[in-house]
Amino acid sequence: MTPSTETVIAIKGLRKSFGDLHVLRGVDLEVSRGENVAVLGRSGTGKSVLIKLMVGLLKPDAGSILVLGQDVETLRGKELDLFRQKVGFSFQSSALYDSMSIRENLEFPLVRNIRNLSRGEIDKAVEEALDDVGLSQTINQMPSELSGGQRKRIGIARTLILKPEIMLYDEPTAGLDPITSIEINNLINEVRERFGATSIIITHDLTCAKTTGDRVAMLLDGKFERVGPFDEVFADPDERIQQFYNYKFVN
Ligand SMILES: Nc1ncnc2c1ncn2[C@@H]1O[C@H](COP(=O)(O)OP(=O)(O)OP(=O)(O)O)[C@@H](O)[C@H]1O
Repeated sequence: MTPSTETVIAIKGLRKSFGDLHVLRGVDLEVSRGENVAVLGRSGTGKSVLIKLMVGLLKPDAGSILVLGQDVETLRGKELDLFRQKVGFSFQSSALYDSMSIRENLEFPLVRNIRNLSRGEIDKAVEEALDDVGLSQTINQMPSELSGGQRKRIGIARTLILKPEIMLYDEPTAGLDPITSIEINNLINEVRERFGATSIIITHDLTCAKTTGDRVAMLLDGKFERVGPFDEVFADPDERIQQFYNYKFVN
């Protein structure tokens, strides 16, 4: 799918500090509808802080974040709830409830966010979401019975069930073997193809960034210093970029 020219995420001059720790120091980024942008940066550079700012879990010190035309900072109550249905957040840990079956885990966001759904509608949505990630057979299992890769897929299904326009993936391949990582990367691309979703993929994994990102945005010293196609960004001789690249293959 070719991304459209409609801007669905517009971040300008975004700053966030915690005391003396200046994490984001003027972040700018525009993302088009249907585009996948992979955000790369070393540990502690502020990638998760950026996602939390985008969904209103943290407040910026300065700058603006427009998502789907809405100023995230001003959203409250019902407006914020509706906004969070349109912007799905897939956590690093998959965040499944261990005491609930896969079916119950998937029902949870539906029942919490959308009132008055019939039993039949809930069942259909759960079955569809599981089918979307190729795990229909796990419906009655418990999270502890699934592999790490399967749990990640269920985490993605649980986000997809609300049919979000924007997907935010936090380290989708963390802790997975290379083959399972490729399956998750493919799933991220399928989500875009099938639902036209716009995605931000936070990752340390260069293969993930290269496979899923139409563009990569490299967070360096609190700013997106380089944003563009993977090969262009990594062709840059800047030592900080080359160190990141080499570091990945040494380890
Ligand atoms: N609520 C908070 N209060 C104080 N400091 C925070 C808070 N949230 C994040 N930080 C600090 O901000 C910095 C950036 O954190 P963040 O979690 O965004 O890093 P990251 O780039 O996602 O790292 P990783 O790749 O390791 O997950 C860290 O030094 C962290 O300790």
